Amino acid sequence: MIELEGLTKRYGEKVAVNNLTFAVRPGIVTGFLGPNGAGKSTTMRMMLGLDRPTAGDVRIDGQHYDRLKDPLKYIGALLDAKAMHGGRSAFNHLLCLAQSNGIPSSRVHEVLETVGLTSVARKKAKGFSLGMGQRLGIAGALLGDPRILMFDEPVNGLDPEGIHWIRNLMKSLAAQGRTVFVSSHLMSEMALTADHLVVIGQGRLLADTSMADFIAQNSRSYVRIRTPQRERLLDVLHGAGITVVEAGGEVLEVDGSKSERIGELAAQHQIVLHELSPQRASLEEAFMRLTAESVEYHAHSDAPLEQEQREPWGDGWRKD
Ligand SMILES: Nc1ncnc2c1ncn2[C@@H]1O[C@H](COP(=O)(O)OP(=O)(O)OP(=O)(O)O)[C@@H](O)[C@H]1O
Repeated sequence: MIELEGLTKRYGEKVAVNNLTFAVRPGIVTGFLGPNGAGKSTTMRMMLGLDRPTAGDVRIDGQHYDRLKDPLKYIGALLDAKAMHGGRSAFNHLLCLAQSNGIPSSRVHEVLETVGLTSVARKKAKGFSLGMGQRLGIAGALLGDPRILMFDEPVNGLDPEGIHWIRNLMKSLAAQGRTVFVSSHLMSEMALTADHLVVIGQGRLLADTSMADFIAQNSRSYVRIRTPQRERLLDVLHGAGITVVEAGGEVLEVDGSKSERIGELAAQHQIVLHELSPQRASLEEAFMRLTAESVEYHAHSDAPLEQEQREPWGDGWRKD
C-alpha cells in the first residue's frame, strides 16, 4: 500500500503537486493519469524519496522510503529506462543492484528470464533498443520481489508483443496481491490494464475511482439506432415519452441505456431496425472531458498563431 497525505511540491512559484491525498491499494492495478506537466513524475519521485515534499507525507507500507531497509524488497520502480550505466551489461547492471540491496545473485537470472533478456544478458545496455531498455528497467523493478511496483510509462517504446506482455505482467503481479501503480498516456492500453484510476491535473487530484465509474461519470452513455423507418420510430418513441436526439440520416440517439425498451417498442410496432447499440465513451474521451480545463499545453490544428501568441516551446503551442 502507498499512502499520500497532503503531498505537495513547489519549485519556486510553480506548484507541481498540490495537496494530494490518496492510497494505492494492493491486489489491483491502479492507473495514474494526467495531462503533460500534471505532476505524475514528481509524485512518483516523492514516493521513492528522490524528491523531498514541500509539505505532506508519503508512506510505503506505513514507512517513509528512506527508513526502508533494502528498499528494493519493498518497492520496485521503473521511472526512467535510460537511467542506467550504459557501459555495463544487463547482467552486471542487475548484479550491482542486487548486491547493494542484499538480494541473492540467483535472482538476476530469474528476472532476466521473466523479461525475456536472457539471450542478451552479457551485452552492454548502451546498445539496447528503447524496448529492451524498458525490459531491463522492469527487471530491476522486479529484482527484490517487492510487494509494491511502480512503473512510469512502462510501455514506452515497446512493440505490440511487448505491450501485451507488460499488460499481462502487471495484471498477474496484482493478482498475486501486490500493489501495482502505473502511469501511461496510452489510454486504450490503460483501459485494458487498470482496475482503478487516480487522475491529476495541474498537481491536483481530479479523480480517485474505479475504471468503470470513471468512464460512467465522465462521459455520455446513449443508444445509437439506425432505421429506414425513422419517422415512424420517432413517433413511437415520442409517444412513449423517450427523448430522441436526431443525429442525421438514418441515425437517432437516445440518452441513457434504454436499448431493451427501444427494441421492444420497435418490435411491437413492426419497425425495422438496422442497428440498436448501447454506446459508452472510451477512457480517452472521459479523460479528455475531465481534464480539459487542466491541460496546460494545447496543440492547435487550425490557423497558425499570430507571431505575438507564439511561445518559445514551438509553433502551434500555446500555454493557456
Ligand atoms: N526540477 C524541477 N524544477 C522546476 N520545475 C519542475 C521540476 N520538475 C518538474 N517541474 C515542473 O513541475 C510540473 C510537473 O512536472 P512532472 O514532470 O511531474 O509532470 P508529468 O505529469 O510527469 O508530465 P509528463 O506527462 O509530461 O511526463 C511541470 O510544470 C514541470 O515543468
